Amino acid sequence: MKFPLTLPSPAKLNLFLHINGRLPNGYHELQTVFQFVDYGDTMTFEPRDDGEVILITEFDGVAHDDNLIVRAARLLQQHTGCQQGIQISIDKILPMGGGIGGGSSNAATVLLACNYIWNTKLPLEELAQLGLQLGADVPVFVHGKATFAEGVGEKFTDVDPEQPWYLIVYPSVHVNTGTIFNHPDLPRSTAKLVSTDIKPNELGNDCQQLVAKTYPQVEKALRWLLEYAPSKLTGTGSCVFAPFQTQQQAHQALLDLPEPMTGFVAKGCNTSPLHTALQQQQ
Ligand SMILES: C[C@@](CO)(OP(=O)(O)O)[C@H](O)COP(=O)(O)OP(=O)(O)OC[C@H]1O[C@@H](n2ccc(N)nc2=O)[C@H](O)[C@@H]1O
Ligand SMILES: Nc1ncnc2c1ncn2[C@@H]1O[C@H](COP(=O)(O)OP(=O)(O)O)[C@@H](O)[C@H]1O
Repeated sequence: MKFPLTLPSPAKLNLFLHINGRLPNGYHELQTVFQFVDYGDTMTFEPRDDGEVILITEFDGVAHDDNLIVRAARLLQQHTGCQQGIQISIDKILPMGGGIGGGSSNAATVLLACNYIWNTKLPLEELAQLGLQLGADVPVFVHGKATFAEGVGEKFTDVDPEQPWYLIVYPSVHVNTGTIFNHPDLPRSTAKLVSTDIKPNELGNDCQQLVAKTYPQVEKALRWLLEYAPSKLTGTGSCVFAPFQTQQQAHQALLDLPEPMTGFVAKGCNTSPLHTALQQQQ
């Protein structure tokens, strides 16, 4: 093994998102298709002999010990009794609170990287189960395959949707997932799909209307993107995305993007770039 080990921490999209009900613990039952994109943060890892978990990169507004990166490494240490430590740095390019799962992806990259470096040998399913303690989206990033997810997002049936080029727009506003899920106006009773043989393009995001109403910046981004291609909110937002036939068409639209919105072009991937990179290591 060569150090530092560098691995990607990709973003995800929810190609559609239905809310089917609310559980007694307040969490929501969802149906969604997750797909990865070939764009995200880059993380580097070096083992430490002293058992310490150290994140060198500073985050605005997230204390070191609260960072999902640090929490994920400590959780794996506790779960396995591993005495080794890790030093981590990150080139953070994914916007926080954008519905593209940056924090959850970082946590999953840490779980897989540390499991490999420390040789703790937990199977993916056990790592995914462990990751659920950190956030509802962590298991899908550990799982690493495009999937139809149910429950609170942890029951998976893998699917193979088209892998187009996307333009993903960040409306420069942070949406708090909890605020949207606790809002009285959120629709919560979409009928459950009984088959996974679906066309995600034809299905919507149940959070979209409420998020667009609550955050005018999101509404503006959706209106702008709709001029180019069918557009949708991912997760609880704030990012919106649209598929394009070619990379060039997506780039062309990005050139017209009005400030303060920012955006990026990325390709849909049915295998996470993290898993592809780890396979090349092993
Ligand atoms: C709905 C999704 C779809 O991808 O939205 P995004 O966060 O990606 O936008 C996710 O599953 C979100 O996952 P994640 O962002 O990890 O959420 P968590 O930290 O676990 O939960 C934040 C809060 O959202 C609410 N929550 C979350 C997930 C869920 N299935 N039902 C909920 O009601 C709860 O109030 C919870 O306290
Ligand atoms: N490593 C991390 N990267 C991003 N956010 C983090 C991280 N650790 C903790 N957080 C917290 O998690 C929140 C949600 O982040 P993120 O996963 O990027 O958004 P979303 O779930 O909307 O895609 C952030 O606002 C931040 O407070």
